[in-house]
Amino acid sequence: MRFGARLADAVRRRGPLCVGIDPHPELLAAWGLPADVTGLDRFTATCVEAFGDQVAVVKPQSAFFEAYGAQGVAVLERVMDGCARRGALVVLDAKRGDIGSTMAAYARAYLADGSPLAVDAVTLSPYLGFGALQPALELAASTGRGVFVLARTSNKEGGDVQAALVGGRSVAQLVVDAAAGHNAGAQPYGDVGVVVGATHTGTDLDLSELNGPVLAPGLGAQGATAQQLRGAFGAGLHGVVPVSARDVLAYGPDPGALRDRIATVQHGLGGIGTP
Ligand SMILES: O=c1ccn([C@@H]2O[C@H](COP(=O)(O)O)[C@@H](O)[C@H]2O)c(=O)[nH]1
Repeated sequence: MRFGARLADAVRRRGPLCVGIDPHPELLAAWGLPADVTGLDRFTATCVEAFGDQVAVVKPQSAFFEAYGAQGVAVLERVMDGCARRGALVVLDAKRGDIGSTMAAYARAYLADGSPLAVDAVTLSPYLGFGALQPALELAASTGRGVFVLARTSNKEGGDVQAALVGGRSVAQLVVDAAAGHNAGAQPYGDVGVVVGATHTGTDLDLSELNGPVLAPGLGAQGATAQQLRGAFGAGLHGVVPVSARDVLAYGPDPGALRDRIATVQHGLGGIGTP
């Protein structure tokens, strides 16, 4: 099954929330773990056990694993495998983007069958041009995987570039429109998603033609609320996957407390994201 269809199915069964697996050094300390690769391994193994079978989507943040070098990347591989075995879709937040020939290598790393880092979907940066992402879009299409392209990020600095107008349309809108071109006609929606921060209430981004999923980070620690999400995405809530990392992870290391927090957040998201 294609990524868009698998995502819609997972959200229908488990709810829309995507939990970010972001092993911040401060969280490791708060969980009583050492700030080394053994702490990273224990922190993330707890995440896998606690909610790999509870949420539709997990989003490991690659940076926190890469910070520990090759051993950290080995932990990332275990986390992704463990979550997939428990039925969660894995979106790796790596924000890759490069000239086409290098993009093809990134695409093989994250989107090729048999790659150690293969995931259900990966985040991509369109800063080198949306067209430069083509090798990833093609490989994702041929292996049933997906991508989320940064459109309007959750941080306030993002507007410097993303809200800039080109021929009357914002850069973010150009990204959304380019993604929409790849999703035309797909049911229930396509495999080329965009990232739009949950923190935005007042953008004039038009997602009505996207026909693809929207990854919406910023819930909780960055201040966005479920109510804000409803306001931001209006009637187009279909396909919206809100992301929360620190707000949930702060409830660890007790697996029961992590699960309870997730259940509470899911409850508050009622109606969001469901086709
Ligand atoms: O626009 C964006 C794109 C990605 N992120 C990432 O999502 C999580 C959010 O973590 P919280 O702890 O819930 O704030 C993190 O990995 C970011 O790098 C984002 O926040 N905004």
